[in-house]
Amino acid sequence: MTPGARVAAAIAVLDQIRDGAFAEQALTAWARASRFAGAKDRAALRDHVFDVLRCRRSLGDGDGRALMLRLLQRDGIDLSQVFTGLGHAPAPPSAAEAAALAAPLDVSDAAACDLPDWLWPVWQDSLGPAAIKAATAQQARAEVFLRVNRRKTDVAGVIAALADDGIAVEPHDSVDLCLVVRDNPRRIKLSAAYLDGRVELQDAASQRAVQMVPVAPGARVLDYCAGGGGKALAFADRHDAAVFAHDIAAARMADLPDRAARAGVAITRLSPDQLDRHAPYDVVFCDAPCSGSGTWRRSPDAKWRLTRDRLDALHAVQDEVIARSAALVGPQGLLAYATCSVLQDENDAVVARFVQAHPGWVVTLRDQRLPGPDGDGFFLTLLGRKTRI
Ligand SMILES: C[S@@+](CC[C@H](N)C(=O)[O-])C[C@H]1O[C@@H](n2cnc3c(N)ncnc32)[C@H](O)[C@@H]1O
Repeated sequence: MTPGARVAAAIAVLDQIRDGAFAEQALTAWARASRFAGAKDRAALRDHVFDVLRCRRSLGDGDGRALMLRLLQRDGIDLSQVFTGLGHAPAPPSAAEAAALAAPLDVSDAAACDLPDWLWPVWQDSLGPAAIKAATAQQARAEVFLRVNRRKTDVAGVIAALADDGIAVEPHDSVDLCLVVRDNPRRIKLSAAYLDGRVELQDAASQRAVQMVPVAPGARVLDYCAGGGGKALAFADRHDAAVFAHDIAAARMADLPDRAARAGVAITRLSPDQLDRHAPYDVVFCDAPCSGSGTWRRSPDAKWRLTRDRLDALHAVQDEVIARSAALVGPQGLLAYATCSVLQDENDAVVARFVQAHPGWVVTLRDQRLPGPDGDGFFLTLLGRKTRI
């Protein structure tokens, strides 16, 4: 596909998203209907769509065509080379579009930070002086990070193996066994090191959070909201522990046996009715469902879909999962409450309500990371029973 044809496809997909389609679904549907497109075309389309979604408001928030015109103009691309009207390329800008592109956009703080108006005061209350920095960090693409599986390799060995597959990586500045991918991230899933479980894709903030949880040899660790099982895998790679994974939506853990086999670790999946039978656990990691507000660089669609009602509904689920997780922790055990959100309502407020309702528990550690070059936004609190301390 020509650059113009890729932009035309992005315009069509963005219009579907504007009409209510989910970004991932619209991209998948486009790929299914466009068998002529190769991997590079699909990747370029995805980049266009996600680049727009991260900055939808600050680009003027119009239809797909207006947004793509603004995006390419912002990125210094010569519009006359792309909007040619030739072949499958979009038509050249009309006089009205050219005038609109020449006029500066009048944007509020919320729009400049690419957040919905209702969220901006909530965001400021949560982040204070870091509000603008954290919001604007999410206007750019996220780095790709790998976790080195110490059961199978070491950092130097895997850097060399990845280089053989044309993938350049560097050790993360502050997270042990974490690599930052500098070149060719799309080759990772085809690389020998990934396919034989020497590395796993995982954001640096998630890796850091797992590393902050003390786990004694032989401990029993439950990943209570396991999803795909990324945290469970990280615990199992790192510790000689019995690791269990549970998720209310069991289908989300469907790939976990294959991932565990690739990593060379054992993880026991538990259905809700098996949780109590295996209790108590020495560590329960509760990676609660949340707005994902620390990860909106990777899923910018979610930023625009979040509503006040949805956020309120999440608080109720968060209250429930932290309480249920705590009930599964043994007398000397640890509860870890985590979210990939930067909003206080989903983090400190949930923990404060929990501690107030369960005065036997006390916070022993609190860590909040903001999105940036070192990783996504992430919140972690460790709690123990007062009788333990
Ligand atoms: C933030 S995601 C987990 C991400 C996962 N830990 C990872 O590292 O990839 C939250 C998960 O909580 C699950 N969940 C939602 N409500 C739950 C509940 N009441 N009990 C257990 N899991 C729940 C969701 O299905 C979702 O997979």
